[in-house]
Amino acid sequence: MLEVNDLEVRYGAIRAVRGVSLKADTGELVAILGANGAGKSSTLMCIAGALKAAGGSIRLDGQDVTSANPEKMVRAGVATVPETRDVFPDLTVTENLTLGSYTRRSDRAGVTEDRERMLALFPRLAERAAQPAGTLSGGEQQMLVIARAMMSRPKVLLLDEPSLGLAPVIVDQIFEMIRTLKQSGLTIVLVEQNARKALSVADRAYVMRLGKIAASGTAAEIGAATDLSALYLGG
Ligand SMILES: Nc1ncnc2c1ncn2[C@@H]1O[C@H](COP(=O)(O)OP(=O)(O)OP(=O)(O)O)[C@@H](O)[C@H]1O
Repeated sequence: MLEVNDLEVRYGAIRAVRGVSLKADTGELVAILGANGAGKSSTLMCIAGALKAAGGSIRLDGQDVTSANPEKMVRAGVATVPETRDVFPDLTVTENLTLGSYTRRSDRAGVTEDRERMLALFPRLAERAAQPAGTLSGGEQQMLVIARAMMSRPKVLLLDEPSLGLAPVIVDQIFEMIRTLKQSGLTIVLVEQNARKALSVADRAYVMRLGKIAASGTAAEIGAATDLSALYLGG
């Protein structure tokens, strides 16, 4: 479904991503793990079309999408949840969800149906449907941005650090949500510093270090072979 080959991302002279290759098959949940500054977000944002690749290629369903902009990527079926977790604070939960479907303006019935499906799937959001999104808790806002990304009917969902800054019990709820979405056959690429949590839902994982893939394997292999605490410390 998604194939990244020899990807390079640069910020001026800084080579943040150095020849990264990875793939995600249909319905797979692939985690990208690594310490602060390893290049995880840069890799993800480049796949999303928000950063220009300085080299390498990105293919979606066999099509080359290396130089596609973010809107084209959404239309091609790739939805992204950046770590900034931005909701439209003055708009309600329902209105925020509707805005996630901007690429499907002519499909009003489909949009309503999907919105209802998201609210049915995630009751916590349904209970707050008429509430301004700015008044939701951090965890609820994270749920909302993930549900909003689903409103474009993606084939691939890119998630950047969904657990960031959330209490452990809330992180559990977010991962439960990710598990639910995976069950629908969605392909997911999950960037996480919380390696243990990510490996609990992932099929496969890549470990990044200094802009490169340092290890890859099934979630079980990576969990067994990697010193997960070192990932947090920059090892
Ligand atoms: N806008 C930018 N300008 C210059 N350098 C940047 C920029 N964004 C990231 N970098 C650098 O690129 C490298 C990779 O950063 P990136 O954010 O991709 O890592 P990360 O693994 O996602 O880390 P984190 O978990 O802290 O987000 C780091 O050295 C970082 O300082």
